[in-house]
Amino acid sequence: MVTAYEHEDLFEPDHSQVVVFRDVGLGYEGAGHTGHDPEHYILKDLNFSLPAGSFHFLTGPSGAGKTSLLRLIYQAQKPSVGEITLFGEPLNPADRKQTADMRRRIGIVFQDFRLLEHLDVFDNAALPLFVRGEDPKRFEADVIELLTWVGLKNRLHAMPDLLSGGEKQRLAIARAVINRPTLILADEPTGNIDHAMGLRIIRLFIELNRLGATVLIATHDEALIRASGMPVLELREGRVVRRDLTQTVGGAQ
Ligand SMILES: Nc1ncnc2c1ncn2[C@@H]1O[C@H](COP(=O)(O)OP(=O)(O)OP(=O)(O)O)[C@@H](O)[C@H]1O
Repeated sequence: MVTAYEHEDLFEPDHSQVVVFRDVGLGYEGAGHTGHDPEHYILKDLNFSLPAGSFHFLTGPSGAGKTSLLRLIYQAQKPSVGEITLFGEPLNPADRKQTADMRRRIGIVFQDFRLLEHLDVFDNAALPLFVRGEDPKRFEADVIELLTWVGLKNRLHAMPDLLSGGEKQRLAIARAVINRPTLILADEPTGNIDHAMGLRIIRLFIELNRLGATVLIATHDEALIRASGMPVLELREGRVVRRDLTQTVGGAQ
């Protein structure tokens, strides 16, 4: 007999886990196959969770599936099999309102920054607030405070093509967090910048984590991971081979 207790998780959203993957697999079409054949999956048998307030580096060799895993979380991609739960709710790609609501709670720092070249630093950082229809007069102080925090106070009106790689990266972080997301995803945020600037950027993410955000950062940079001492979620050939425990507000999970 199945008791209510055994199936409690089917009915009660579990808010202690921000991301849960259950038996998730992902295949892409190509090279003579449809992508539906599990033999060609590039992500396989993914079963893991990210507790609220956790911090992980997503590591693994090139092609292991790091970017694809992030794309599943921010719903740029549907899993071929399995179930993903975000913020306690199973994802339903057919539910556009749910997708939009979930995306609003996620801040993403893309590998290629995705800054708008015709907008200056201030406007790039403020863009998510404009999109949400906020009154620019009310948020000006917040945007300046955030740009000061990432070290861009003196570049408020510079255009993106005049920024260094590290400055672009910090602007991309400011834009990703201006809406105070509960989950922050970053794809190689320290690619193409030197170690010292990389560490500075990782410290920004660690600070955001201390303020309560759940953070997942894809990176190849072993030196940065060692220097920061933060936990790792490691992929190899599409499978999770390691998921370190992480210290959260509620304790180690
Ligand atoms: N849109 C796509 N169509 C077909 N195959 C894809 C697509 N995107 C990624 N792949 C393949 O999926 C595999 C995993 O790619 P992914 O970019 O997720 O890995 P990664 O670990 O992020 O790699 P890297 O560290 O080099 O960025 C690779 O073999 C890649 O070629």
